Amino acid sequence: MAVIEARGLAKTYGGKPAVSDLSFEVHPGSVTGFLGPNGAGKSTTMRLMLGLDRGAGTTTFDGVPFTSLHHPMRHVGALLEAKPFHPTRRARNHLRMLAAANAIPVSRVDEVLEQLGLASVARGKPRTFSLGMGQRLGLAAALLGDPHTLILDEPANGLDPQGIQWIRELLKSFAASGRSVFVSSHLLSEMALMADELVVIGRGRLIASGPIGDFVKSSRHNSVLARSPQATELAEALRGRGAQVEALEPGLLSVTGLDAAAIGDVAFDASIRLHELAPRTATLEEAFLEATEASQEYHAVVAPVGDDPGAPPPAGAATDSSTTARYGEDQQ
Ligand SMILES: Nc1ncnc2c1ncn2[C@@H]1O[C@H](COP(=O)(O)OP(=O)(O)OP(=O)(O)O)[C@@H](O)[C@H]1O
Repeated sequence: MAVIEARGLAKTYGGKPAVSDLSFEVHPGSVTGFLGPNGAGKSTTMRLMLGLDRGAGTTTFDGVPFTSLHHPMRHVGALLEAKPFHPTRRARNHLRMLAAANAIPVSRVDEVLEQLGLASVARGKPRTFSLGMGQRLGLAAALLGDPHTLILDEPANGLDPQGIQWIRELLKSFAASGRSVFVSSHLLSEMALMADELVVIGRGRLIASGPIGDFVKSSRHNSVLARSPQATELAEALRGRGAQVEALEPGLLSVTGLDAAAIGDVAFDASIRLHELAPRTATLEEAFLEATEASQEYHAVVAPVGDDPGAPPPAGAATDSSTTARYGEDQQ
């Protein structure tokens, strides 16, 4: 049962750190989501874990580095880039070659082709494949050795909604059988549905790791809506107990820093009538945006819709008349 231990991973490109002193663990029986803004260092980390990039630090799979594993595909299945195959080698032959190199029975090739919905194009050449079909072939290769660990970089990239749902169920059942999944994705709603644990990075450094529930609970977007005909008095009493209170509309408060039970008690003690108490849990997206706010490398600047198309663009904005987003490095 593979515990992945990454210790002190680091990599610089041209003197600029891409990953810095990054350590985390991935536990069997769980899907661990790997999150970070664009350029945070997720792909670099995954390559370092598999010894595909030179850098500092170690990663072990049940105590063994990937490069020391005998027949690695039978231990760790990886999908790190879209279309990791020769464009003209037929899909089935590509998998047969990988199977032979890793002492995997050839019967497994047809099994994974079937499992990934690629049986009908087994004799097709990958250069004719769509992005999603290429991604399925990459996943077929990752699953070929029936490994106990999966490391997947954006596996849902290019998949249609059925494909995305399918991969979610696949990864959940893979983990439920006691195996380990480490998966990056920008699809936070998907991540919220499938991940048990998270590793969150920004600018190559660890921001948070642990159960997804704890990460979401730590967000300041967790709040309680309190409706009262005595909202002003209630707000004052709650502030006196250290809560942050925002008046959303007459008679309706958004409260953070106290849970619903505590708010009810404060109201009771002050003889304030309450008409409604509704806890609101932060979304993973809210918690993620909050946690990575300070470590976003690329910011999009979006001009408001309806801007005068003839007006000069704001300083630093894209000049292409059809494009309103700019990706630029900030100066932090
Ligand atoms: N081959 C390379 N040469 C130079 N710089 C690189 C190279 N690969 C990555 N980088 C830089 O390292 C940093 C981390 O990149 P990486 O691709 O690991 O981030 P990421 O989190 O996977 O991003 P994304 O979410 O956009 O895929 C970025 O600043 C990137 O520009």
